[in-house]
Amino acid sequence: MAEPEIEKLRSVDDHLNLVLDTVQLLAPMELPITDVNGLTLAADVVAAMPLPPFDNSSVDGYAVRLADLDGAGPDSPAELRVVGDIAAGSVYEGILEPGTCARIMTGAMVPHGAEAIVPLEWTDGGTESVRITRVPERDEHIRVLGSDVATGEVVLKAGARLGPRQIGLLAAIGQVHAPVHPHPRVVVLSTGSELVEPGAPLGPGQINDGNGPALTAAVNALGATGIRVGIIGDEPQGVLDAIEDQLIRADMVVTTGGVSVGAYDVVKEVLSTLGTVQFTKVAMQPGMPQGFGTVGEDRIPIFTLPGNPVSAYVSFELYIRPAIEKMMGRETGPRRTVTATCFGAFSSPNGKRQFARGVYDAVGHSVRPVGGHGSHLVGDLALANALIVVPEHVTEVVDGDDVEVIVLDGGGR
Ligand SMILES: Nc1nc2c(c(=O)[nH]1)N[C@H]1C(S)=C(S)[C@@H](COP(=O)(O)OP(=O)(O)OC[C@H]3O[C@@H](n4cnc5c(N)ncnc54)[C@H](O)[C@@H]3O)O[C@H]1N2
Ligand code: MOO
Repeated sequence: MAEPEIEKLRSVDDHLNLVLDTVQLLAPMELPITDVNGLTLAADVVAAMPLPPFDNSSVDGYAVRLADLDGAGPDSPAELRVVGDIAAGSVYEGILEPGTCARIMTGAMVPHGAEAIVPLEWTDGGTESVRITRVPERDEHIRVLGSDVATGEVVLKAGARLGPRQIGLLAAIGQVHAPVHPHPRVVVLSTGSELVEPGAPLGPGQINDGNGPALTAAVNALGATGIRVGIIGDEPQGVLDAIEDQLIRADMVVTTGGVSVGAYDVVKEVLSTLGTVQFTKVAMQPGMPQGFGTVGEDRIPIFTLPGNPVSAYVSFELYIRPAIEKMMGRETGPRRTVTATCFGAFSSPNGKRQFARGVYDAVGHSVRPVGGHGSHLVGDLALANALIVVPEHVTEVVDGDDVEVIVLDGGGR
């Protein structure tokens, strides 16, 4: 008997390429530095002031002139008159005269005439006069003006990812705003008349909307802004209106459900009329039915994901995550994998790339499959921390095989 013909499906790589060719880097804007965590800098930042902004002490001690300490040592301390007390934030007026010193605190401005700071530990701690038993080098314990950052220096380059350390630097140089590619606003809509808001009573045949909360969390975990609109039914005009209403505030729209071949697959029906959204079968499992294109005058990218929760989540990791990374100006591309030894056996469909759920052990470089193939298995999905990638031509994974694994949750892109 002849082999059944395998339906021609779009490859995972071709689908990702289409997505990445379509989505665009978001236009730069100036945002307050309190709102730029995780964002990408859109232009070089030049320091408008030096750091440190003035010579200051790195220790609690005494500001001294070196000539006064000639020959000082443990058995022959130098004795100096203490003429001032300089706290951080205060200034010593005048010049330090020969034979005198000033008590100085960490971060306080070094007085004119001082050439080094003697740490408290090298002295008897005197307040009227002080005995010093060790001589510092010139400039020792002085943090010199501009020695960290010079005025006019490029301190952060366009393309840098802003995190706590970079935001601290921006604040230190007095920058209130930063030019960044902003957070993509990703609107998440769940279609299906069987869906109920979690917590509300379930009628016969109804289920809780799991996809909306899951995908919104996935968007937020990337540093973009997830906007969960909630459940929209199965009525074509209602679905169309809901999508159009959201375009004003969306940089991307994500829907789940209604894209296979059923009589109520409304997303497919509605968006087919708008023209630019293609509905395809991608050679992957789960996540075969995929819709992608743009909607509205601003050509907002839209992903119409399959309703099955595992399919929707895996689709997010494979396509939406790289798309959001591109919009944010981050490095992007296919998900990276690591090689691991698979403890467990399972089958895989011929001609489709399978993304089996697994528990990855980074120390042992191994992975254990969890759950079965079913795209509804959210209990097992929640236990997983990795996707085991089984190539299209492989139909069996046997115990001890080396497999490629996408590490989820902070495993990098
Ligand atoms: N005759 C065929 N039937 C199906 C095919 C096919 O090729 N021929 N493909 C199957 C595959 S694969 C998938 S994946 C699903 C995709 O279906 P839809 O995207 O049309 O999604 P729905 O039918 O609306 O729902 C599927 C499934 O998921 C549940 N669901 C939907 N939304 C949610 C949500 N927000 N939270 C939790 N669960 C949700 C829904 O109740 C269904 O059980 O089609 C197969 N069928
Ligand atoms: O391709 Mo579907 O996403 O397996 O359930």
